[in-house]
Amino acid sequence: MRSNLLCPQLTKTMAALSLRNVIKRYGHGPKANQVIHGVSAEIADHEFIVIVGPSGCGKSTLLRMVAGLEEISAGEISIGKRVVNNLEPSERDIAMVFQNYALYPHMSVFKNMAYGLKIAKVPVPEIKVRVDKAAKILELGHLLERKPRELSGGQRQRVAMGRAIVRQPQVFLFDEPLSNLDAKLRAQTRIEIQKLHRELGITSLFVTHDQVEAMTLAQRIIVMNAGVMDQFATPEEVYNRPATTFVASFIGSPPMNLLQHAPGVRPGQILGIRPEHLTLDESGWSVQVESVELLGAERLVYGRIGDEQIIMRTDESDHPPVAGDTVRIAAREDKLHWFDAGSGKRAD
Ligand SMILES: Nc1ncnc2c1ncn2[C@@H]1O[C@H](COP(=O)(O)OP(=O)(O)OP(=O)(O)O)[C@@H](O)[C@H]1O
Repeated sequence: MRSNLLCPQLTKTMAALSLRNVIKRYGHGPKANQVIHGVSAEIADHEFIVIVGPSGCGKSTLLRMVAGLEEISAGEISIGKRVVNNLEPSERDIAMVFQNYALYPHMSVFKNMAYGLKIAKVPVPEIKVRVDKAAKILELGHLLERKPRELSGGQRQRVAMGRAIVRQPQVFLFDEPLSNLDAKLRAQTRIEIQKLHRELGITSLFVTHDQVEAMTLAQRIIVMNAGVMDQFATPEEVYNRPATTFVASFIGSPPMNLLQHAPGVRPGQILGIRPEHLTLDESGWSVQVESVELLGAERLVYGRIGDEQIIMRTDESDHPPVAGDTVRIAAREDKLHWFDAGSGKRAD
């Protein structure tokens, strides 16, 4: 195990997290609605995992089952060596950070961070040591006497994280903790969370619908699609070798082009090409340009090949295409992705 030189008081044995064929149904009998369809994932000790997917795909449900806030309909969840299916949230040795950080308004920052420990009857001197250490890591030391209303949104979110840290959990669970912050604060807090993970190394599960958050924070990403885990891989792998057309179109902005009728694509196949892997090329496909967006150094060219839309990202600035042009576009041969049109699964 990695030792922690910075804050020995905040570390202890951490844990791997294991999901085995986890299923969730809401309701019973014929009216039951299955929303998680057998998810299995082995998460190593110290790993930072992001669960990403669109609204309603089951991200929060999965996290809440790990936390013990939702019952598991079938399958098994272990934290460390313990199967936790039937343990109460308080017995699971996890700490959760939510989107709405729900601080106690009448308590100081110190008391907010100390509250859980006080309830757990941790001795007062130890509470002080733990809170001071957490405050130091989160740069909250000078704010300990303030009330939540005297803090910025980002500072409040850091207090919420502090409250989780002082508990010294085996696993951190984050449920969209950044979604109430503005873009700049989100970026800053992302960096703080990365720093926190480097310093404490606590196994973490982080839920978001934001692919940028997923790509920048995760050591590995779980991409959820309608209750199914479509891919569990590093950010590079998810981007460079998406396992399904869903992953291909969810990760990356603008999304990967998915073509079924372009020349060279056989029935039953889907050809995937990222917009940055298309170039103007006299030997390429003929594309009618519909609109062009200038992004600064680059342009996004929106066009059509027959009835299919195609997006190209280009830094061509001498003779950039304009709406109404017909241009020829080719893809980099080594950057093609092939999918099965029936299953949507990667086929190369
Ligand atoms: N208590 C419940 N009873 C019945 N169905 C539920 C319940 N909670 C969630 N669901 C359903 O389960 C599915 C997954 O919901 P969940 O909240 O996990 O999605 P999510 O990916 O976290 O979405 P979001 O990003 O919008 O929070 C949805 O179809 C939702 O309607």
